[in-house]
Amino acid sequence: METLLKIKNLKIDYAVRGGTLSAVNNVSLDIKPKEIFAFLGESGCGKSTLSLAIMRLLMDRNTSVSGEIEFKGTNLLTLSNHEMNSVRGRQIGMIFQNPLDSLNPVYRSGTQVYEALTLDKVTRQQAWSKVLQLYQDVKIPDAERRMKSFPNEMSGGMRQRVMIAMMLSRNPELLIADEPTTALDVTTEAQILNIMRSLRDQYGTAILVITHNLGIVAEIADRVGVMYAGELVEMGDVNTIFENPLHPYTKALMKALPRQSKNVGRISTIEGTVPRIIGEYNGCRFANRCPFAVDICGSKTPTMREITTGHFVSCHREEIL
Ligand SMILES: Nc1ncnc2c1ncn2[C@@H]1O[C@H](COP(=O)(O)OP(=O)(O)OP(=O)(O)O)[C@@H](O)[C@H]1O
Ligand code: NI
Repeated sequence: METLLKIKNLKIDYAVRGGTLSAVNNVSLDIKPKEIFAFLGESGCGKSTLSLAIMRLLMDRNTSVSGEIEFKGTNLLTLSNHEMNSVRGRQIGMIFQNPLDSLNPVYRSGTQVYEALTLDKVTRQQAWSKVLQLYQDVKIPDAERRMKSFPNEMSGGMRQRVMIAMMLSRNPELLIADEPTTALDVTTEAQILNIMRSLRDQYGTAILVITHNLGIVAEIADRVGVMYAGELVEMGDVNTIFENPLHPYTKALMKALPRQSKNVGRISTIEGTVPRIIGEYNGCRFANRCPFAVDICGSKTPTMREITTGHFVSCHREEIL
């Protein structure tokens, strides 16, 4: 199958006091049309940096980005701001953790979706009936009345549905969802994940979901990339990763298997924290937390290897054995 998004050797550094912080390093991956791909990782491992880079929403001032982010064959990093504006929203949509940040409190929710729709050439009537259709597609009960509600009259889950409807109104081929359910309770979270999956089936939208929650990955993803300290350490089909994790970090994550509760399945079982890598670094970034670390792990950066078809891992043990 063709590739929708192809990331090649992506490297993102932030200028910080004391040097450059390596937030994303040497990340390569492909996302196919209609696929749901999950980035999994602890806080600070570079998930949001990666998604903002795809949308070209990082501040230029203190950020350096190298590598390629190809969307349907075009390197987004080389587009002018004007060209990028037409990709944003129309071809790649994004929803965030807190929909209140993106919704305007002074306009009725339906009006905001309507406004997004009328960016294209449609009549008023077509646009309003499409708003209604979208509200129904994202399963907002009593849609006609809800279109007239203001954002602060809606629950967090309803607001996230409005955001998803707004994104869908532009009919993007890729939806990036950065921690879309973190602010929601478990039941609402399950509903939103269900909606996202059925929208993929109905609209064919590929989804890149960013999460620190293993339960969400199990629930929604086709494939998963495990991030650690800015690097992809393992990638594969969701079943492969859950049944046969190879990287010691992924293995440690799996010890906190997803259950019903929102707190179980979070990454809390590994001692220590994700290191902030300042400047050049040779070695495995996980070495100081790894129970299997040997000498080479502290001095040589491991490379990604394909162990079985589609299952990639970056660990010296896989290179030695
Ligand atoms: N604008 C910035 N300037 C400097 N450092 C930054 C900036 N934004 C993020 N960072 C740092 O880059 C690293 C990656 O941050 P990022 O927000 O991408 O992680 P994340 O995986 O999304 O974390 P979280 O789960 O907390 O959202 C962190 O060490 C963070 O402190
Ligand atoms: Ni984040």
